[in-house]
Amino acid sequence: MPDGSVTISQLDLELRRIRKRYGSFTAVDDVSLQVGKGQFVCLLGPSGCGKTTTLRCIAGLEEPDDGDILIGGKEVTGDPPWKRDIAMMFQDFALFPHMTVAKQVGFGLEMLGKPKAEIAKRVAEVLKAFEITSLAERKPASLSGGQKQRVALARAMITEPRILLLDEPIGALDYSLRETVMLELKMLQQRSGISFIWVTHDQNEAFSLGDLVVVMNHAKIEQQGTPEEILARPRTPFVAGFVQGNNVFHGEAGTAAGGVLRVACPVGEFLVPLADLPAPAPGAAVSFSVRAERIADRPDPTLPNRVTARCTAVEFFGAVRRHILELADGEVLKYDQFGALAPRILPGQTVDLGWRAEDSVLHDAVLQG
Ligand SMILES: Nc1ncnc2c1ncn2[C@@H]1O[C@H](COP(=O)(O)OP(=O)(O)OP(=O)(O)O)[C@@H](O)[C@H]1O
Repeated sequence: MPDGSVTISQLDLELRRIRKRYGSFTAVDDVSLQVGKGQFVCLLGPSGCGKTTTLRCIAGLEEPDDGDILIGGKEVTGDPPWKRDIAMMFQDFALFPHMTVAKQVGFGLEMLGKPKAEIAKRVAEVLKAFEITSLAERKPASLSGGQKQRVALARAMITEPRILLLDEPIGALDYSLRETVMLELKMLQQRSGISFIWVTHDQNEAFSLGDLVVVMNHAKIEQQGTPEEILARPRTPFVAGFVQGNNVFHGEAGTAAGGVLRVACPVGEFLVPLADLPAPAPGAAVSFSVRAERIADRPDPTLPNRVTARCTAVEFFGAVRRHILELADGEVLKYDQFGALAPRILPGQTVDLGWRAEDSVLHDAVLQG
């Protein structure tokens, strides 16, 4: 499109106001999502927030009570899984125990009724592409976790679906393997042009892999955006609190002037830019966040946002020293210090900290319902 807008036919997936109930319990509530061609989408959120149920609705393993699902612009809401242009990969890989690797990988093509010779040719190609040719005659019980993962992926991708649905696909792998596997999967996804919808509760996975990250909580989407958008501008206190490294402050809106709001909190008054949000009514409950690395110790006297806090612990993350501090109202504040030469702050010490107005991010009061 010349103006850069996206038409429905350019979308691999569209969810329109999906709702799924189990009895009186709502597992997925009013979820809408648009996935462009070949996008890598991560559904991120705590356990029980509805990620897997959303994925199962897309797969056709659950039927939503309300809403529509479109794949490649075609309505598929009532269709069974095999009529949707999708494949699925589960955390436990769900390999067939008695089938050889070659047989498993060819299974999807067999189900589609493809001729034997064509299946054999494609299986050989895919085994080679996934570097598992030497495993062709082995059965799952004799494979390592990483090998099973490759087999499951090869089996899912051989039919070249429009969308691959992955439920915690690297959750069962050793921690040491995950980074390499993530990189491989990302490259594979980019080469294949297949959209990936990847469910995870691990924000490192979501932020390093996703073109689009969808943060869910209590059956709803709290925020969706690029990793950069979600890191830089969390829209709700939940998203800010869920993403590592944010400090969340709750307070009362004061006056707004020049696009900056005064917020009165138990530990002081702070200046917070309104950015694209309307000014809340004076006295309204509001919240904002500031990232741990945006805070400075021994702050310049001109910094408008200042607190005094007592250090309770120091953690080391490579080049970063994370300080856990206690504010006067008992709330926790995280402050990250970079560089080996920075003056040390020790547990028990009381320090002055501060940050610029523009490093505070106001949350959207409308979304806090
Ligand atoms: N078949 C079912 N019957 C009743 N409740 C269900 C059913 N399937 C899911 N739920 C409930 O729906 C909610 C959402 O479950 P879902 O599996 O989608 O969460 P999730 O975000 O994927 O969690 P996890 O990360 O733990 O897998 C949970 O409270 C779950 O107990």
